[in-house]
Amino acid sequence: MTKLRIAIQKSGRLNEDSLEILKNCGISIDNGKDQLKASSRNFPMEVFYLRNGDIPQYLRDGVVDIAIIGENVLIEKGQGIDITEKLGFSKCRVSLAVPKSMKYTSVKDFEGKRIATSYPNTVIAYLKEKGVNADLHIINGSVEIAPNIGLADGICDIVSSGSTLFKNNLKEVEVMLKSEAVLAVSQKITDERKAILTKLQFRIKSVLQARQSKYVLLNAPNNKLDDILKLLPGMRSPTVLPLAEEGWSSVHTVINKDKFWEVIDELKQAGAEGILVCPIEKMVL
Ligand SMILES: Nc1ncnc2c1ncn2[C@@H]1O[C@H](COP(=O)(O)OP(=O)(O)OP(=O)(O)O)[C@@H](O)[C@H]1O
Ligand SMILES: O=P(O)(O)OC[C@H]1O[C@H](OP(=O)(O)OP(=O)(O)O)[C@H](O)[C@@H]1O
Ligand SMILES: [Mg+2]
Repeated sequence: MTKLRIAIQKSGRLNEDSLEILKNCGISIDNGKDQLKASSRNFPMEVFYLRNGDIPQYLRDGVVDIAIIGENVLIEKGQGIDITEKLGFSKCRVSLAVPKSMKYTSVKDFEGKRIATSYPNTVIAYLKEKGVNADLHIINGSVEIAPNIGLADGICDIVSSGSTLFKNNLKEVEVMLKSEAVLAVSQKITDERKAILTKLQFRIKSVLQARQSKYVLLNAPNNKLDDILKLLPGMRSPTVLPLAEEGWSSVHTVINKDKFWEVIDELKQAGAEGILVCPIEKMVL
């Protein structure tokens, strides 16, 4: 039987969320500890556990068909690999940073300076576009320490909360790109495997939509229904059902999880009571 071959990070920041999204898609993986390859019991899929940094090469070679990987890694070394879906987790940026004490005015301040980084191609492309020449010092980890030990004048690395920069007395001065986990596809994927990928994409979309949304139920006095309904954008339109108590209705709708907090006070003021907010498992539009 033909199987779709997916690469996910063996261990690290993407591993857990990658397995979780497959699980939410209803894909069960027989996962022995320390296995480098596993199969799904209920979906035509084989999972390869690989280093994040090695995945672009595997995709290019067509050794795997798809992968869950940080967009930043694809930008660094993923030429000729397509992105089909942004997955909404592992959000970060790739930035240039300098010691807090340095007076910084523009990217031109990097002219002739030494920059430590694990993302040389990204830095070179960015500085070239800005017409700046700098020396790169390529290291694989603990990049933020480089200026403190005299190895570099500045760095380029991943920033999320900014606490690693803060702890190392650095300040972020240029955001070069924003990244999140994505579903990447090899250009060598066969039509047969593409058909399996289409099924997976459908499931992933349903899971991501559901993660963005909440199911809201509330009670409303009938004479306030119009005002309350105006506050609620539904998938099509809210469902309104009569309550056992005369003069009251139950309103059901789906709402963006972030929008909900914006309207909750207005809903209460408009007369809504007994508001329930429930997670949605899958959402097919
Ligand atoms: N602090 C962070 N916050 C959010 N996302 C991050 C953060 N650090 C890294 N990421 C994202 O997670 C991905 C994996 O990071 P991680 O540090 O686990 O792996 P790695 O050491 O770069 O790769 P490898 O698997 O090759 O060892 C990064 O490529 C990036 O997209
Ligand atoms: O802005 P922050 O929230 O502090 O996150 C940024 C840090 O996170 C990543 O390192 P990670 O913890 O993955 O360690 P690693 O260098 O061993 O990969 C990245 O390389 C930064 O050092
Ligand atoms: Mg890391």
